[in-house]
Amino acid sequence: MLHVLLPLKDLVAAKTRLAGILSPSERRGLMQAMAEDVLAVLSSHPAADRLWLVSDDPGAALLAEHFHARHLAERALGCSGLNRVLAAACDRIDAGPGDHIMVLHADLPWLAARDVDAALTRYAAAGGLLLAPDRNGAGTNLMVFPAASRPSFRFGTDSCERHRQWAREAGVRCTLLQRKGTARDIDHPADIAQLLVATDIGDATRAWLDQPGLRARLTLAIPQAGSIQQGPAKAGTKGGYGA
Ligand SMILES: Nc1nc2c(ncn2[C@@H]2O[C@H](COP(=O)(O)OP(=O)(O)OP(=O)(O)O)[C@@H](O)[C@H]2O)c(=O)[nH]1
Ligand SMILES: O=C(O)[C@H](O)COP(=O)(O)O
Repeated sequence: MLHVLLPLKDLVAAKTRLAGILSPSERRGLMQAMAEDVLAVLSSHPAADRLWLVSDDPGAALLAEHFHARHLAERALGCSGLNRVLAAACDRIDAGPGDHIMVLHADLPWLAARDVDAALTRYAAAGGLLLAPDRNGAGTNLMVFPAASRPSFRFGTDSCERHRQWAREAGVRCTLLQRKGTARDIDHPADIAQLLVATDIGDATRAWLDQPGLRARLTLAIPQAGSIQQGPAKAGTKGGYGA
């Protein structure tokens, strides 16, 4: 059985690195839209046997219900910080020894069923720990592992290398998956510039972008918009992810 864990920060605190170009309610709306798109892909994917939304957001229970996911409240786990919360969630979901766990982020508006297929095919062939890095190869946007061999979560700065380091230390084979759908997360204004010209993103994120006046305002506000920056996004300040 495959358990899929989607952590979602309280939406009022989401996407702080976009605070220079988006109002608090816009950031909330964007994060909610991206989460809906990722949940839509997962909830209709035949391999995702059990979908878990791990979140303390006040709307999380309803969101989970809408997408036939189970809701795991962070406060019920007795810890905080993404790394500790994910570890506690993995313990809480009652995965069997032969089960597998996928953890992925909710800010992946390009994610499609074929990306999930690719991740699972690669994982089925290689076993161990599968990691899908972000576009810079620095962050980890998706991971798959056996429930019986849970990695030490090291989200935060350079998490991809730190997850690889865990695998080396544990003697676990580690495979990297590079795909647009898993690599393109939304953290910085330059990522929004790519979103503005995208034709292949999820419906909810596209609807969010299509709010009256928003595209025009963002095109003016983001230096890269108009001359699309395909390269790495600038580094920014990340929140606390816990140990
Ligand atoms: N449940 C839970 N999810 C988290 C937490 N921190 C981050 N996440 C989720 O993990 C994923 C990756 O987080 P980030 O890309 O850093 O998103 P963010 O924290 O909204 O962005 P910034 O505020 O700009 O750092 C997203 O799905 C977040 O909602 C946390 O403490 N608890
Ligand atoms: O690897 C990480 O720490 C997560 O992917 C979050 O990174 P990000 O905030 O840069 O997306």
